[in-house]
Amino acid sequence: MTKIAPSILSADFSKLKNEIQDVEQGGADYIHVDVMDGHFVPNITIGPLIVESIKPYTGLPLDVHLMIENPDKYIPVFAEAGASIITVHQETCPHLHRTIQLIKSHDVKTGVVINPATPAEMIRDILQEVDLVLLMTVNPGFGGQAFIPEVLQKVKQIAAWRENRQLNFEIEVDGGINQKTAELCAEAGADVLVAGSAVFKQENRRKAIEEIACAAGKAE
Ligand SMILES: O=C(CO)[C@@H](O)[C@H](O)COP(=O)(O)O
Repeated sequence: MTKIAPSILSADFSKLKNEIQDVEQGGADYIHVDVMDGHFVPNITIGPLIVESIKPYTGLPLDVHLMIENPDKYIPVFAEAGASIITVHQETCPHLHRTIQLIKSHDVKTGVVINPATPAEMIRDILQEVDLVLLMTVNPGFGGQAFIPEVLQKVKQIAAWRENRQLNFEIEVDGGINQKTAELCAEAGADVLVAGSAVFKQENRRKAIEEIACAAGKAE
């Protein structure tokens, strides 16, 4: 069953607690938290204080995506704040293996992510160490962008490596996910779909989540 991870970047921040509880009751599997620093990506968003303040109000795993330079410096505070999964960009980690070990040392699940233009080969040799591989289907920085279909080939490639090497990380995709692209991603091998606008910009979040999950289910 494909999991749905609503991205709170598209939520109404003036009532974030209610927004999170709404998607939890609507059937979400993870709460996706986009952390941006204004350097690695051209936007500034959420810090550990927000993670800490939402943690008591949801039973769902907090899936924290660090779009920041020098992630090693901030992994301990995000772990302490309540992150369940911490995902770092290969592009920001010159010593990726060491960074993944740092996340593990905080008893948090580990994720690695690549941008649309980064080849899958860049993370091939770290796959045995991670719980989640995130493939960006837009250039990170903003919600509401158009899906980049060329990434589907990478989803297939990573899924094939996972099968050949008998690994069991989850494959997550993020950016421009809607009913149409959800089906394509699930077909290619994605297990977790991050959706911002397609969930939070809809009045009925349960219906939005069900429709995306149902579209993905057609491919299963
Ligand atoms: O990380 C990001 C953007 O950098 C995403 O998580 C977006 O928040 C997804 O938004 P939609 O494309 O689904 O509106």
